[in-house]
Amino acid sequence: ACAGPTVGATSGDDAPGEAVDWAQVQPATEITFWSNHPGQSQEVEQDIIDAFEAETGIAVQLVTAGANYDEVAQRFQAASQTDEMPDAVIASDVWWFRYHLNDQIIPLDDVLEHLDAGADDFQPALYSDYEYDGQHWAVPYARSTPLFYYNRDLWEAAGLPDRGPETWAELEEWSTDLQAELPDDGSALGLSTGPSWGAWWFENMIWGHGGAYSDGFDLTLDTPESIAGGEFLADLFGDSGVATLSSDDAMADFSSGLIASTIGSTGSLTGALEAAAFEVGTAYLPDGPAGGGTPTGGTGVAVSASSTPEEQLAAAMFVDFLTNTENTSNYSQSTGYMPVRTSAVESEAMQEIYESTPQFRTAVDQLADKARPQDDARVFIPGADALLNEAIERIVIEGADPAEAFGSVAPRIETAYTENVEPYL
Ligand SMILES: O=P(O)(O)OC[C@H](O)CO
Repeated sequence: ACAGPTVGATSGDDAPGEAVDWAQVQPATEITFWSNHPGQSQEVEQDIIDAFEAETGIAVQLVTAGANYDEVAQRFQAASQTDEMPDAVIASDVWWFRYHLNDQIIPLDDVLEHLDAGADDFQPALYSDYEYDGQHWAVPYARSTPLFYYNRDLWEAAGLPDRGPETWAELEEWSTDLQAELPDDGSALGLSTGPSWGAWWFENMIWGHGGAYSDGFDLTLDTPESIAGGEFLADLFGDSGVATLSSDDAMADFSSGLIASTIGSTGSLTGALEAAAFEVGTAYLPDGPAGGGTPTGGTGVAVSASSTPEEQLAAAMFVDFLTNTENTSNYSQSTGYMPVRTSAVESEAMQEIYESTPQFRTAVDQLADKARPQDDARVFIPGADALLNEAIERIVIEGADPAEAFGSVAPRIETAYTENVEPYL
């Protein structure tokens, strides 16, 4: 979970939507939802939309607003001065708070209460991620933890136990046996980097060495523990020979058998199970010498502040429907993302899935056993995720010294905080 920042008393905003008496509002008959269809979910999103229209008579236009969270966010921000705004929009872990700072979204507590949406049934660790100033600014939708994916057939051929490594050191021990079973250009572990990605999985490694990106909003990239995390990363791709960087998509390299293991979103699970010609194993992320921890991630859905109250009410009805017990279960089964409601995790439908395909359960269990709130610097400082990824790529691709790589991005993250966050807290 990445619970909202705790500094500052109020945002100083009269957030749009707060004063609306929802009982006096009639929902609009047509709204727009901007999505990047996380986990290849366009079809299931459209199915849920069709069911919503059949039940309410409200038409939802599903717009592919980008190929990933960053593209949707850039389009949403660029559209703020136009009349092309959506009514409901994808709001990922590293973007929702910026939407709030920019007054682009409304708090949802009142309208969800008016709708009797049962917000207390959202998994608390997932719903609290969107809380700031005592209000929730999105509902959880396509929510994930990173998983350790491994090729069970290769594992067996290498004589390894059918489980993920408990520690990164154990994976290094296993890598020689794995390498013997792989193609010449293969590797025991393959990873991808990029915005909204590299700085997510690296949280596990920096935490595993006792470090962190930040303590609150104070950057801690220069502590010995954080630098040790960077040095572990450098060694993983360097002298240890364990890992290689996938040029495009590590999940594709995993499915093709080029790499024996990877870190992927649980939202990639259904795709991986369908694509692989081998048995796919899923496990918690390995621990480092100082322990472990997994970030949660993925996206929520927010309601646009620029929409009329009628459109906002219809959008809130839609996000309630999109994330109700039945639909979050359907969405989870179609993608691998976690059900966002406790009632869905406990439902007969999901329990049957967990019994027949236990890989679906790994992220839910990991959430309970190992989740840790994301570092504020990554999720609440605009642009910091991309800068942290830049440092990670310099270490992995250029072989840059970790202390130097972290030091090169830290001042820019501090400036982003001073200019774009601090004045609004
Ligand atoms: O790929 P997802 O949807 O699991 O999201 C991963 C990260 O949270 C994005 O910042």
